[in-house]
Amino acid sequence: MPLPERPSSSASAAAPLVVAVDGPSGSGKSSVCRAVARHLGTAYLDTGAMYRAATWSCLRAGVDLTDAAAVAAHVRAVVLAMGTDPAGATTAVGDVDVTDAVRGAEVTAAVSAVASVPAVRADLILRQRALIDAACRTPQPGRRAGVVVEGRDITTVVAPQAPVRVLLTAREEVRVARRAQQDLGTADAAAVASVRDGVVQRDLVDSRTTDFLAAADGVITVDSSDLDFEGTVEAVLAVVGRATAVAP
Ligand SMILES: Nc1ncnc2c1ncn2[C@@H]1O[C@H](COP(=O)(O)OP(=O)(O)O)[C@@H](O)[C@H]1O
Ligand SMILES: Nc1ccn([C@H]2C[C@H](O)[C@@H](COP(=O)(O)OP(=O)(O)O)O2)c(=O)n1
Repeated sequence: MPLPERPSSSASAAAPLVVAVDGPSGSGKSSVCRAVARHLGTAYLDTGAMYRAATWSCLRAGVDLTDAAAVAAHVRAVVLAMGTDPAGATTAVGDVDVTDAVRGAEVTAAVSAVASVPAVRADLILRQRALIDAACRTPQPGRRAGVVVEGRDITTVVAPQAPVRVLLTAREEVRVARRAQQDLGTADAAAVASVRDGVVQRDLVDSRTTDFLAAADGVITVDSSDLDFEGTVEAVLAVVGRATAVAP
């Protein structure tokens, strides 16, 4: 069933809405959160793209990724611009559009090292909070105040006070098959084998930095393993609806 866009005429009247979503690789965070934001009429923020952009910049500058101080100093000076329109979210480093480049294999292989540097996290978390604040205070024309923001530590660290907090998850074999289909256009055995490490190993490494495998207190788990894409969007919207329902 196609999900309607939220009418923009009532957009400005609504209170700011922050929907925080965490989850492992391939659980559907980016695609589902984009659709949820479109439906709600809010902005959309992909915090993983921020870590990826920081990594892209380190790689381009030849920064030694094993030198945490050098990585943190480089990232501190990176000018990041996040476009938060869910219909076409963009990422720029300075005046270079890196929206597509940050999805490449080189960045994917290196991003966990950059994201594990505490000073990098402190820096990007401040920027993420500022972007969330801006989406709540000064929404784009026709948009509802608020944001659907996704990553690994949004429900626990970046926006633990968000009125809606979701852990989006799915069984490992389902997530690996989705990534194979997305990256290689097929989820046959060879494709699944070739992407498995990129999903499972990265989650293992990332889970030493952030806790996105279990729902923190008050965080609602949505397991998308046996749901199709639209069913998952509806399940997240149902959580939003319950969390924001006005008591009679
Ligand atoms: N519930 C679902 N059912 C089927 N495919 C899905 C579902 N959720 C997401 N996908 C697809 O799986 C792939 C990975 O989703 P993505 O949003 O990139 O995940 P994440 O951001 O968590 O890594 C995408 O191609 C997406 O369209
Ligand atoms: N809030 C966040 C978001 C992402 N990260 C890290 C962990 C991930 O390996 C990278 C890239 O995140 P991204 O959400 O783009 O990863 P996917 O490939 O979509 O699973 O950034 C993080 O440490 N904290």
